[in-house]
Amino acid sequence: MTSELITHYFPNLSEEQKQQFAQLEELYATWNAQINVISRKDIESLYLRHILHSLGIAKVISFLPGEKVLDVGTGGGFPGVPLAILFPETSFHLVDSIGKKIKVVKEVSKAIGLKNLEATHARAEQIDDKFHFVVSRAVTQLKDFYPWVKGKFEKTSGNTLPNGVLYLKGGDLQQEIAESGLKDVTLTPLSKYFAEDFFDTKFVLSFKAQ
Ligand SMILES: C[S@@+](CC[C@H](N)C(=O)[O-])C[C@H]1O[C@@H](n2cnc3c(N)ncnc32)[C@H](O)[C@@H]1O
Repeated sequence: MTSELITHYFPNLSEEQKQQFAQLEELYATWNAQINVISRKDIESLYLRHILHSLGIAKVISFLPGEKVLDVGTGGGFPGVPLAILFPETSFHLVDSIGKKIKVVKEVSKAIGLKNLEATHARAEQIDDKFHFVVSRAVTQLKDFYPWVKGKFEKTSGNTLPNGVLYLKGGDLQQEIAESGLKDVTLTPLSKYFAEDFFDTKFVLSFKAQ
């Protein structure tokens, strides 16, 4: 699977964005050989299981120029790196509690010339800044996750969606949502946007800051 998969589902990419996506294959292969940020099995399906999957969030929301987005527990840069390529006028702050993963994110970001991405080795709870949106994939249960970011939202945004969280999440979501006590959580199936039943984690879970 190549970066043409991304162009297929996002046909309006600029030449620069196409180049940036195309560069990721070699960059991740090289870095992953030194610092394991993606499982060996998954690196072969980087464009499908990591990049396209991350961009599922972009089917639910279009981030606006000037908006600030926090990616909590980004690991090797997912969903933050693909989203930063897709929305070059939006600022992305990627955090992870494991320093070597952030090193890979910084190197990949530098190599493809991303100007709108900052990566920090920290626990999400330690980040002292405000954001319009929080994104994440596969980090922890909602009831534990939301308290980390609850106090980090800007009050206003011009976006059609209210400020809040967009989380690529698997597991028993109904039970997890009930246990979290969060209100008005929307589950958007990725199969609505991507023809095949591609992913293990099949939903974007979204809710406004509360
Ligand atoms: C399963 S990995 C997912 C990585 C990435 N989001 C992805 O989908 O490929 C979970 C990541 O969350 C990070 N993490 C866990 N708790 C965290 C916290 N409180 N703050 C920042 N990162 C955290 C871990 O270090 C790990 O890299």
